[in-house]
Amino acid sequence: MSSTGESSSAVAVEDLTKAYGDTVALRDVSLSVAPGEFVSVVGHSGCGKSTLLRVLAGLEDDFRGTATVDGTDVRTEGGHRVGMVFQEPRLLPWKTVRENVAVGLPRDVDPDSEAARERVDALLDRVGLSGFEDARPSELSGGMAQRVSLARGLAYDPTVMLLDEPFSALDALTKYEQQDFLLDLWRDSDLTVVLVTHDVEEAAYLSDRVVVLGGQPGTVETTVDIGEGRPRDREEWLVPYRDRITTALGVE
Ligand SMILES: Nc1ncnc2c1ncn2[C@@H]1O[C@H](COP(=O)(O)OP(=O)(O)OP(=O)(O)O)[C@@H](O)[C@H]1O
Repeated sequence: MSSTGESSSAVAVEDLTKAYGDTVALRDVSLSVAPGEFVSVVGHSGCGKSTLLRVLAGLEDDFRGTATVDGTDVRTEGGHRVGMVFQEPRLLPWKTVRENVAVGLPRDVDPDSEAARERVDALLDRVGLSGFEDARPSELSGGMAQRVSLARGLAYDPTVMLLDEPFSALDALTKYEQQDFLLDLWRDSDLTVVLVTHDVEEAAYLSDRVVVLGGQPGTVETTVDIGEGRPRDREEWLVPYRDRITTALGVE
C-alpha cells in the first residue's frame, strides 16, 4: 500500500492474516475506512470479526500484513487513538460511574485532577448521563451501562471508535434507542466508527458501508454500499440492503 493511501484512510488493513496457533482466524483481509465514515463488519460466528477489531485496537501484535489507524501501524505503542466498546459494558462494580469513565483517560492525565473530572463529566453529559456521576453500575439499566462504557471509550479522545456487538445483549426497544443514540453521537463528532455485529438490519440501518466477512478463516466476501442518507426507515427502506447482505452471507 502506498503511504498516501495509508494517511488518507482512518483505518487501512492490507492482506491481514491472523492465526492463533493452528487456527487461522483471518486470511488476506483488506479494507479501508475513510475518516468520519461509519462501517459495519458482519459475518457468521467464528469468521474473525472480533479478531479484526482486536488487531485494530492494538491488542494483537502477531499477524501478517499491515493494519494502520490514521496512517500509524497499530503495533506502535500509544501511537494511535482508538476507543473500544464491547458487548458487555465491563464496568468495575466497586467504582462510581465517574471513576469507571476515568479508567479510559490517557495515561498522562491525572485521574484525580480537576481537569480530568471536568473532562469525564463533560463526557457523561455527552452520553446523556449527567446526574449519574456518583451512581454505581448496579444502579444503571443495561442501556445506561453501555453508554458509560461508550463514555469510557471516548475518554481517550479517539479518532476511531471500535464497537464489538455493543447492542446484542440489550432488549429490542433499548437496542433501537441506543442505535439512534450512537448515530447522533457519531454525527455530532469527527469520529470514524467500525462496528462489528451479526445483526444485518442493525448494520444496514447504521452504516455508510457494510463489509461482509465469510468463511473460516474469514475473508472479505463483499462490501455493500448503503450511502449517507439518514434518517432511515427501519422497515421497507432496509429490505433491499438486508437482502443483499444476507445473500452475501449465504442465508435464505
Ligand atoms: N484467543 C484465541 N485463541 C485461540 N483461538 C481463537 C482466539 N480468539 C479467537 N480464536 C479463534 O479464531 C476464530 C475467529 O474468532 P473471532 O472471535 O474473531 O470470531 P467472531 O466472528 O468474532 O465470532 P463471534 O461472532 O462468535 O464472536 C475462531 O475460530 C476462534 O475460535
